[in-house]
Amino acid sequence: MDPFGLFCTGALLACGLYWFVCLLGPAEQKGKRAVDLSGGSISAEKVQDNYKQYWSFFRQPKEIETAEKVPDFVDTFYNLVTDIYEWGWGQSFHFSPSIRGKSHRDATRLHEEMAVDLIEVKPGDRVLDVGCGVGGPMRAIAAHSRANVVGITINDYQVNRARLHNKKAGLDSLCEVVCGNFLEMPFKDNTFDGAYSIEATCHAPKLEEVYAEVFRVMKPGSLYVSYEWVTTDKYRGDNPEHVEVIQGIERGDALPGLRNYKDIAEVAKKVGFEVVKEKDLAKPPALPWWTRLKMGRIAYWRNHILVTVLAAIGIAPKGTVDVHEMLFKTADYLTRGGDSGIFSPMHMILLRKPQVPPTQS
Ligand SMILES: C=C(CC[C@@H](C)[C@H]1CC[C@H]2C3=CC[C@H]4[C@H](C)[C@@H](O)CC[C@]4(C)[C@H]3CC[C@]12C)C(C)C
Ligand SMILES: C[S@@+](CC[C@H](N)C(=O)[O-])C[C@H]1O[C@@H](n2cnc3c(N)ncnc32)[C@H](O)[C@@H]1O
Repeated sequence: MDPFGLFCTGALLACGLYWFVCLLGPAEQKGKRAVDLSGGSISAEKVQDNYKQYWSFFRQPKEIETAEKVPDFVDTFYNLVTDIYEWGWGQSFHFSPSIRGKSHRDATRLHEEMAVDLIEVKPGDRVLDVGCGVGGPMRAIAAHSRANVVGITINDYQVNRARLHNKKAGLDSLCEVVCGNFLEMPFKDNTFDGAYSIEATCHAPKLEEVYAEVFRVMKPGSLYVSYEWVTTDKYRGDNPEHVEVIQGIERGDALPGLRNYKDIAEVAKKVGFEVVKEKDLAKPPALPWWTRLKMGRIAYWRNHILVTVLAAIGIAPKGTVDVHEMLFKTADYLTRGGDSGIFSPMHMILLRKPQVPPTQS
């Protein structure tokens, strides 16, 4: 080949590589790039060991039953997955029903705005985001309602990401992020004008513990809405395929055990809430929430090649390939859960803390 041909081929290959590694794939315009994937607060050389540690929890179900260990295990999980989530999904770590003619981004935002509309907060009110991730919902909700949102997450890497995003979005005066356990929140009693949780309380080993904490910090008369991960009325515990799908979802999403939809209102009433409304937002006429997962399959393969190459040349931590593979499999279990209708990630419950506490009998 003559020197000019060689130069052109080389330039083309370099551009192709740059496009594949740096530009391809980010879910949001200013999202994570593949070359920035890390193990959150875990140092690169410890990612693989932490992944093995995470996985070994599921080989010892008794460990999962030890409720005190769950927040640490969830924290490890989010160190491992946060960058991959941001890179491949965006800043909102949840699902939403598809909406004809709207992008995933718009459908996600509308699902978040619905939460804050349900709790009827006013501009300037103080609202709690229980399990806030990197703050995608928090920013949409603050911008929509002009309320002050305080988010809490167990994972300090997410706290830093969320604060960075809040600043970039110019919403840091409305959004505050705290690192802490939602089972023992560092907030005073009766101080929030409303609260919401989006696909987060499923990580609590006992739902009553997190609901009781939310109840404690809310002002009397205020509202709390939660989008819960549940098994539906179609789930049969004696059907091996159902059990396989639900266990697959639990393992790939750091869940100490999925609850049935019937248990949610019972627990809420037990801690003192009044149930205002309850509805599975995944049920028709809503369009499937899992089509986005299905549509992404080709991109997951491309991502897998990319992660494998980046780990092999030492840019991404070694364990990233295992974590990515786990998510790949999880996407399939979630899709099967959606297709069969045995699982919903958006069982909505709207609760009120009574003005007068119920009398003890
Ligand atoms: C509420 C929770 C998280 C829900 C979702 C945000 C995530 C559940 C499964 C995740 C993903 C699966 C496949 C990944 C893919 C292989 C990769 O290439 C790009 C990222 C994924 C699409 C990733 C993105 C986030 C999820 C959809 C739980 C934890 C309670
Ligand atoms: C699936 S993410 C959802 C995040 C956010 N609600 C969103 O939709 O983008 C679940 C969140 O719950 C948080 N979480 C789980 N267990 C927690 C605990 N015990 N205390 C505080 N946060 C917790 C995780 O750190 C994570 O931020």
